Amino acid sequence: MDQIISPPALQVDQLSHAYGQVAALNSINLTVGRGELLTIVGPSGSGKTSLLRILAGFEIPNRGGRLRIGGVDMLERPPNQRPVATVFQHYALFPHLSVGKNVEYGLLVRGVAKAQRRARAAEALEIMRLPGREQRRISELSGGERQRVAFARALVTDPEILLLDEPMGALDEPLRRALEAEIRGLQRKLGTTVIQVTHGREEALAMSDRLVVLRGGRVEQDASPRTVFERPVSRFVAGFMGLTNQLTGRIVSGGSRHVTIETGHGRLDGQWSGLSPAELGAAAFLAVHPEKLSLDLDDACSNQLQGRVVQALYQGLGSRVELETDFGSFIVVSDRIEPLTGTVHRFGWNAENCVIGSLDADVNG
Ligand SMILES: Nc1ncnc2c1ncn2[C@@H]1O[C@H](COP(=O)(O)OP(=O)(O)OP(=O)(O)O)[C@@H](O)[C@H]1O
Repeated sequence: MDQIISPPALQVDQLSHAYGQVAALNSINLTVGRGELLTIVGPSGSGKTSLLRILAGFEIPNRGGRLRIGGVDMLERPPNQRPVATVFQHYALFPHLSVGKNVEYGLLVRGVAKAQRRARAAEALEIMRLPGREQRRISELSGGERQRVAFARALVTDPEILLLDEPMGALDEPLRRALEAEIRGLQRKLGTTVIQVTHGREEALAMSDRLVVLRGGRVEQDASPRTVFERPVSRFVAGFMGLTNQLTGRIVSGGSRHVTIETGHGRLDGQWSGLSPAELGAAAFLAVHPEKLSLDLDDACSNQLQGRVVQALYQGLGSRVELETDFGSFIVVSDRIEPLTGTVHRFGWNAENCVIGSLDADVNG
């Protein structure tokens, strides 16, 4: 018997969009498997919201491209005829309607009969742990409860893809954490495909099956959270993932894992992040996270630099120390007592804790 292969939840091909002269998306290619949780990250203006709005049908791409959900072309369809539901940061609930009416809304516009609307809304509220709240006014709910209503309203239409636009952005930290874990659990249980936009790096790393890093309307990296964090394709992605201490050099000992660069102020080692082996003589960047640096440490660190303290700030669990070096400014997060401004210190890190990548990969830069 022939094997039937079902199409992916989402296929985006060569999608481009501009607002007047401003190019927002540039030839985006993206495939999302069924049941996957994909997170789109990128700096402000990189095109995250535009992409989400195009998927939902609120924006029509005007520079070409193709968009299929479950193998079906979607670009001709208005938002309410697409099998997607969106949860926004600011809930987008109707304040004058009751909780029940808000949740039923997506079914109402799809022409579902009243009795069925009621039953499905009750079920969705149950899933979101708000049972029996149908008669409450939106104004009588807390922020966290409002966001649960927004999720219930999205889930009630049984969407093939749930689009989340910074859905936790307006909630405080503990509530956000709790709701994130709950949404992740729910997504796994229901098998819903989720595409979310977030500014929270930790949230993106913890929640996602895959990360897409956008830069200037292009996909800069599309990989698992671990790969994006540990093997960023470019200096930009490394910086975006928090590996903000960076310097450049030339590869003097190559390979596919352990690499050494010559910096002009000595040699430094790291883990190669490129897909193809490092080439001798090629220009490369080295990037390391502030948490991976140690101040005034033993000689065990394979990479060591010296710097003068510019600023040291107490941060509770440790201090954030800025040092001026031959390579520019470095930030060290240290659990030691803050050093005095102007004093000179050695600091270091192990090769396993830093990445070295090709400068040629800075394609969009
Ligand atoms: N309605 C609009 N009219 C004109 N330009 C727009 C409009 N919406 C977005 N843009 C521009 O398109 C580009 C992409 O914007 P978009 O909102 O998609 O980015 P984003 O990554 O979601 O940013 P943020 O993180 O700040 O929300 C930016 O240059 C932005 O200024």
